[in-house]
Amino acid sequence: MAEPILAARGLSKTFRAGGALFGKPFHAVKDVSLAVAPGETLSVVGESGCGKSTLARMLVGLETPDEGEILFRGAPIRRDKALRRQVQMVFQDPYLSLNPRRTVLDIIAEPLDVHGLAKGAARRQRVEELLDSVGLDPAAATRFPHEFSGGQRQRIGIARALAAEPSVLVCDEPVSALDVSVQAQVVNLLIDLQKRLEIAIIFIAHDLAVVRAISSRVMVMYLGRAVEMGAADQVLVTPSHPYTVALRGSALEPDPARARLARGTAARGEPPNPVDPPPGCRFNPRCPRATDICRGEEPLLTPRPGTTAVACYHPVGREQLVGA
Ligand SMILES: Nc1ncnc2c1ncn2[C@@H]1O[C@H](COP(=O)(O)OP(=O)(O)OP(=O)(O)O)[C@@H](O)[C@H]1O
Repeated sequence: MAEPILAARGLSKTFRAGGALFGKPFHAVKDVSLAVAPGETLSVVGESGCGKSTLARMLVGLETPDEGEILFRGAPIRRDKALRRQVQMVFQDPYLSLNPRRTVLDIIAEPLDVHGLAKGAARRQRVEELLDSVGLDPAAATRFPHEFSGGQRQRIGIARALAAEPSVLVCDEPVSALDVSVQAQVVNLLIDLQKRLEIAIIFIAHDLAVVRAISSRVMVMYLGRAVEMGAADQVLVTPSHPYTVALRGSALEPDPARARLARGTAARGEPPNPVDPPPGCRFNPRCPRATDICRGEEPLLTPRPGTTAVACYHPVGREQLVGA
């Protein structure tokens, strides 16, 4: 991998259950490390509640980690405005994330104003360039968010994130609130922008089918932990963690053997509850491959030459899939 532009080491975040002052503390994110290089997309996938958004919010400085550190070009990132400008976020819901009372011009120019990047005619010109770069008519600058469709609003959100000329975009489920028909258009826009601008993208999603087109590498999270990480083709096509196989199964699975294993895995146990994780491997109550060691000790994410890093005592190999 090329020199990372953004890296995280051992990030953890604890919340209290239900957000209550005396609620039971639990790990929303536990000991997660990652790195992303310019021009690369790292996708983070997993079911709702596994900690993806909390991880994203820590990476952009909206949430403070309890443990671990975030490095930008190898140096610890602080709440420093100039550095923070380099890591921008695209939010999930383009209906909620754009202020309805402000024009598109003022929404997109906000980072220009905050960072003092352009004023007057130059400010207007830059916003028009940004609108053009996300496939919108520059004349849209005078209009308000409610005049646009969901896909167009997400393009406005992307233009706003790009206004600060970031090196890294953290996209938190940027297409999951959109109609399926426009999801691919927004993903293609991000791919195109990434090629043109050489930015690094961290792409959060719960749907493996969506990440296929955009990912260089994929990290799979389960109950706050990274359970599998590797090249996109390996994680998405020949996954090793039984949980990744199950996640793939919820998308259309063409391979009958994998489909059987995925169905067997997905059907087991209760949906995960991060407040009360099981002892040992957090996935063990739902895993058809679990043995005593899985119920007793938590496996660590372990790199394996030539394939994905996986936190599993019994990773799935090709031979098992064939016989599954
Ligand atoms: N501010 C908070 N206070 C208390 N609990 C929180 C807070 N933010 C998140 N959580 C909890 O932390 C866990 C992880 O949430 P997070 O939003 O990071 O997951 P996610 O994978 O992004 O899920 P989703 O796709 O539903 O957004 C969840 O159980 C959630 O309820």
